[in-house]
Amino acid sequence: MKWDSHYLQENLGDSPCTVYLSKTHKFKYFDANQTKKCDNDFSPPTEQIVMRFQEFVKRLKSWKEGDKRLYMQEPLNEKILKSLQLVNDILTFNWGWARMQQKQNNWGPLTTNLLMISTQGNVTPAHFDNQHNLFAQIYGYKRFILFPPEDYDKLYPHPVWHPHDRQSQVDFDYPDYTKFPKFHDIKGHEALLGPGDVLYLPLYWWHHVESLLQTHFTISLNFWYKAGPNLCLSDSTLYPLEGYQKMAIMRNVEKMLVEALRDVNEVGPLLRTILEGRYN
Ligand SMILES: O=C(O)CCC(=O)C(=O)O
Ligand SMILES: [Fe+2]
Repeated sequence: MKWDSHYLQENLGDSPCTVYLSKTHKFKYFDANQTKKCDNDFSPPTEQIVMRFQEFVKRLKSWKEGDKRLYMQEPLNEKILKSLQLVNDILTFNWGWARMQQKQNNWGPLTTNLLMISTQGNVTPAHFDNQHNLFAQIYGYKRFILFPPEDYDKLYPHPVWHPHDRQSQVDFDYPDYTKFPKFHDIKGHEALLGPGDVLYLPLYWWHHVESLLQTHFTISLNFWYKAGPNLCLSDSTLYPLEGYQKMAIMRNVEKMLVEALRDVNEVGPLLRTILEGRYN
């Protein structure tokens, strides 16, 4: 809880960190490696820059409404951790508790983490991740709206080959109900996180996240764990399958078609041929 901006500035100092800039309050994630598949049809919604941490904190402190919004997102690993003090802090985390959760709930190994520092009012639009997440709030407040994997059809994710893979196509501020009629039926779970709170976000659970306005900026740190063995179907799999398992199947079918057809424009027509007059 002592990780305020001053303490982090002292301890992360001149380490380089990744900062996203946005002209709107939305920071919709995209995979830069996937943009070529879109026939130049894709314009990145945010700009990614690298700056020294102390430079970022300076910009954060002088940020005001109307400026480009800032969102620093950088894994805390040996590349950026040069201060013994921060390493010691990390060693004092309640790893025993985290390991117990990992074991009891059959998660795979801890893969990475992300330190997030966001100007107030920033929004990470609805998406899901491929890993389990222990999300710790350190400073300021965040509002999560959560939806289970079963709401896949109501949230209309972009195709798997798209730079916005795993993100909902629905703009929560101005939903297009003609294109996305099932969004009418959606109901989320709300979670308000303050300093000291940890939220468990199961893999494939949808989340929309807002940094609230109580503080000028917010600080969070998450921990991602790989899926456990129950994501693979085996002799011991229990039926009927659960929502997240069906989601994995759908994603794999889609990925296989993209790979086999080598043309993303052929995926839709082929799926329609399988379906129309046969399964619908
Ligand atoms: O806090 C945010 O803005 C996004 C967090 C998120 O999507 C995650 O931890 O998976
Ligand atoms: Fe996420």
